[in-house]
Amino acid sequence: MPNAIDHLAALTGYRDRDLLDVTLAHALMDLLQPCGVSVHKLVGETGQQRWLLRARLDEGQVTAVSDPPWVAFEDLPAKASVALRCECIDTQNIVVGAGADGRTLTLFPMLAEGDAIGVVEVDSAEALPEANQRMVNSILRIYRNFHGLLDYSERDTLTGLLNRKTFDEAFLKTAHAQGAPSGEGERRNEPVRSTHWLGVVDIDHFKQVNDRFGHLIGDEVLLLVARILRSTFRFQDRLYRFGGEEFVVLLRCSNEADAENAFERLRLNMESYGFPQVGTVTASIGFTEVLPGDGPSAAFERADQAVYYAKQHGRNQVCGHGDLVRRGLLKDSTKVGDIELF
Ligand SMILES: Nc1nc2c(ncn2[C@@H]2O[C@H](COP(=O)(O)OP(=O)(O)OP(=O)(O)O)[C@@H](O)[C@H]2O)c(=O)[nH]1
Repeated sequence: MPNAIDHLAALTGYRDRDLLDVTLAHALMDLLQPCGVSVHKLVGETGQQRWLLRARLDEGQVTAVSDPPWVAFEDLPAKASVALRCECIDTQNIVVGAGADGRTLTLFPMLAEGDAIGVVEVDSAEALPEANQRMVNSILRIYRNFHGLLDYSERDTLTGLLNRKTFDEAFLKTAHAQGAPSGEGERRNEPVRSTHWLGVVDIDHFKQVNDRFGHLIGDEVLLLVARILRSTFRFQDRLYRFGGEEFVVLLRCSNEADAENAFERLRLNMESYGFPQVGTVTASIGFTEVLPGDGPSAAFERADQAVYYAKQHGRNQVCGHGDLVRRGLLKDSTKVGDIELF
């Protein structure tokens, strides 16, 4: 069946997760010739999850549609509001239900390491024959294996956050997207220039944690900090562990005050968390705006200078590079167009 093999080759040919979901939708459209295929992923913390549309293709449509990267979390449908998807994901089984205009919806769970992370919905005039259901399940198994390989190469093994290797590419995509309308502007029909912000988060006196409590407890602190990062920021924000006790956040928000508030929220969440055995652990945070044409190393360097300033002035605080420059406390080292790598 060369057609299926071609699709599998296409599916495993990309390292970009967005393209992977779009390719999956195209493959199923071609192989099953249904009225439509859509790929939905669950986003958000357990208990508050919502559905994000990753790719939808309808009959005769060439380009897949998806929710935009800046969609507001609250605007997405809540998990429980889509009963068939909920049943599919909770039972981790194929679910067949009634679609629009007498058509049939067949839902397949997308699994990753034993968890259901999303649902593929096939909208067809007739019920899908069993052979086709088996074929979809086989393709989803390959998708899952490939996803696992991507995770293995792109994620930090201790915390599950993205690793440093993937940062440059994501950063350049982000800097390129500067100026796209933000979600808030879109809702009010008045585009607001969106900005991205890069924050460097460095745990304070982490060496003392290791020295006093041992490396295993040190590792547990790193894991819990990663969890606090995930619960503090939005699902679209990108979270990295750069190694050691240094974390990096790439977030999208409309102005400096909002970025500062987000990082301050992180600082407070850390300060108020009771780390088992260790007690209180704090972090020093530096952040900077991602400028159009910015390079990853230049932006990182600015945020790192702000962290250094925070460390030198008492730790457990958030410092913005722009603010420090305006107040004459740091020299303006803005280097637009720097494309050198770390
Ligand atoms: N447990 C654990 N420790 C790590 C890991 N990676 C780096 N470290 C430790 O992190 C510590 C970093 O120490 P320093 O760079 O001196 O920084 P610090 O003690 O946090 O001091 P300040 O940053 O100045 O507040 C070192 O003791 C490293 O051994 C890891 O994966 N697990």
